[in-house]
Amino acid sequence: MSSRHVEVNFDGLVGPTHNYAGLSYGNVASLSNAKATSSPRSAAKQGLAKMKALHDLGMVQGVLAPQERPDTHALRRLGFTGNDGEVLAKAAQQAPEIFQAVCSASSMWTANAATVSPGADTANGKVHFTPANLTNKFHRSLEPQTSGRILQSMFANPRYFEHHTHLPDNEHFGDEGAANHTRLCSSYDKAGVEIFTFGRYAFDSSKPAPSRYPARQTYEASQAIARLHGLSDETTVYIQQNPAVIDQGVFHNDVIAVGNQNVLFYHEQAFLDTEKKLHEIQQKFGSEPVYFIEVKTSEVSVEDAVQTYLFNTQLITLPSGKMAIIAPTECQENDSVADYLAQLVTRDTPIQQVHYMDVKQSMRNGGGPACLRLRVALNDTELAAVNPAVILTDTLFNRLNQWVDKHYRDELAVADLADPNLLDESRTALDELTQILKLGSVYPFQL
Ligand SMILES: NCCC[C@H](NC(=O)CCC(=O)O)C(=O)O
Repeated sequence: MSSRHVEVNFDGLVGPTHNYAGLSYGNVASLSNAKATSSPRSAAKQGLAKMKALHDLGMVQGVLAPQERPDTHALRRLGFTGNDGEVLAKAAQQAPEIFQAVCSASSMWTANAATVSPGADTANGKVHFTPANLTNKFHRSLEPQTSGRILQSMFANPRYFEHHTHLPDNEHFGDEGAANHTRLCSSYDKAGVEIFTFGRYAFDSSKPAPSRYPARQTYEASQAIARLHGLSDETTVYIQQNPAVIDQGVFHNDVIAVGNQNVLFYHEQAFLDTEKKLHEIQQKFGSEPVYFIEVKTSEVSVEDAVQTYLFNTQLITLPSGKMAIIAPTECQENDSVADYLAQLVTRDTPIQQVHYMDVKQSMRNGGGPACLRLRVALNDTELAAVNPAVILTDTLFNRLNQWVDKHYRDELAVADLADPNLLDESRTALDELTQILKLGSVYPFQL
């Protein structure tokens, strides 16, 4: 019997403190929506609806739990004392920026949770996971330990899964996980080409780098991940992001390029040395041709790509073998992007369908459909070893919607973050969630 290989999307469940605090310099949406009122409940439901839509398309869909916020543990490390309520009140009053950062629900963007290399690519045949250290933004640098614990609880069997500690917490090894990592392969069971995209060289300031906005991922971090995962140089490619697009708001490569199997869909301005690098990808991919679908600036400007997240789409292979693009409704609302997608599916490429999803609550913080998911290619045996309680079914979908209705606020303004009840609400919700998803104790308040 031939075994089935699938790519599972593990979507981040939006946490109860989802808000717009304007924390991400270099991320245009985060800054332009700063201090707007959010809806944690609709954010979580939009996310769940996307998961359900992929499940209904016949995909295997997983759920990745959010993190404990506000992070009182981080505040204690920074010298705030007393009981939890006092710690929060003092921080909110004395250091509002730090306080807002420890309230962020940013773990919802699970493309930044980790880098994952499937067993077909690694030297020991195991699926490797390294949580991203996310050093460039304080609010995100609070995520890796808990991300690691949640991933270990979902992928627990050491026979199939290997977990690494996140890279040293330092800008030299700034690592943003799968958002800067693309895997191409002829089919999910075959060894693929792993493409690492980085923004700058940490140890060589003579190399190109953006001048306005930060480059979050370094070359040295990407190389460390490839070493940890036991990847071969023969099937690994490192590409530098074009610094000029980082300076226009492309803070992660998945804002300007997306790949799946034999397709790389990218903007003309995405990379440096594009021609040479595409040649290297094709050569390492092997004899079968890669579909390089390049979008010209004359078709879609970088500005429109950043506003609509045309490339932060999910490119998925349906059970039929055809590919579909899962795009945010912002793409539908922009004429040039909508026209582009309408004609793309009529062309002679594997991409045959577009599905639009409303993830506006996430988009307002700069997170599109692709930011919300972590991809893990698995064979049958590996999939059977995954904690089954995190795989979406109709029952789990309904259960999680009820859970959101019970615990989440409909509206949350930045000023509400200082409400002492929010911590209790959030912990009560997460405690129940760890039971629903059978995660065991993964949160600091449970340890
Ligand atoms: N891959 C998408 C990540 C989006 C994320 N936004 C944020 O953290 C915004 C949070 C805020 O501003 O409240 C980021 O920039 O890392």
